[in-house]
Amino acid sequence: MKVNAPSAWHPAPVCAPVDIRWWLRHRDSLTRLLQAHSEHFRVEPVFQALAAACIDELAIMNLRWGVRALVREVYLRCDDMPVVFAHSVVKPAHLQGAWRGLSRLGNQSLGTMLFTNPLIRRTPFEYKQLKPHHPLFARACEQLSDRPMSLWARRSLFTLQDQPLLVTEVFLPAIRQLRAAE
Ligand SMILES: C=C(O[C@@H]1C=C(C(=O)O)C=C[C@H]1O)C(=O)O
Repeated sequence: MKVNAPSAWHPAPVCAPVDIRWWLRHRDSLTRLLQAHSEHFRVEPVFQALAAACIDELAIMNLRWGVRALVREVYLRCDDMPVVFAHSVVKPAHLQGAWRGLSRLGNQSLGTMLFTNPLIRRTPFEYKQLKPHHPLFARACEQLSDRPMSLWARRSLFTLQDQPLLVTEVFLPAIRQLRAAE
């Protein structure tokens, strides 16, 4: 019997609450979906620099331990509530290649790059319920007044000219308020 390693990501958001699962499984642009469920949407960049990727990102990105990558982290805010913490990883060399537009993004959504280029391919989502020991948990909670017990996250690999960009989206508790009235 195959036993998943504790750091495994899973092909389905098993056990995710139904209202969070609705967001986790949406394959089109998350930016567009959030814009459709709020009056005011904005991207708040909080980090963009060379940094170590998370240990559970090394294999999927074919990175060696200790080799730094370009990490971009943003909060997606709807009506000023932080609803998603997004963490993207790309190899520095690819910033001069397929992902050269990433350096100039600023507070534009990465989604505007990813969903307007038909040459970009996306792998199926992987899902994980992040617990406090996961490095992205603390970073995602930095702007939360109340720290939850866990957070649901998904990730997928975008590829352009065979150059990968790993995008992880951590869904924050306030996202539940966006569809509460539906
Ligand atoms: C991939 C998308 O872009 C969103 C915006 C991001 C950013 O600006 O860094 C990162 C991930 C996404 O939450 C999307 O809109 O679906």
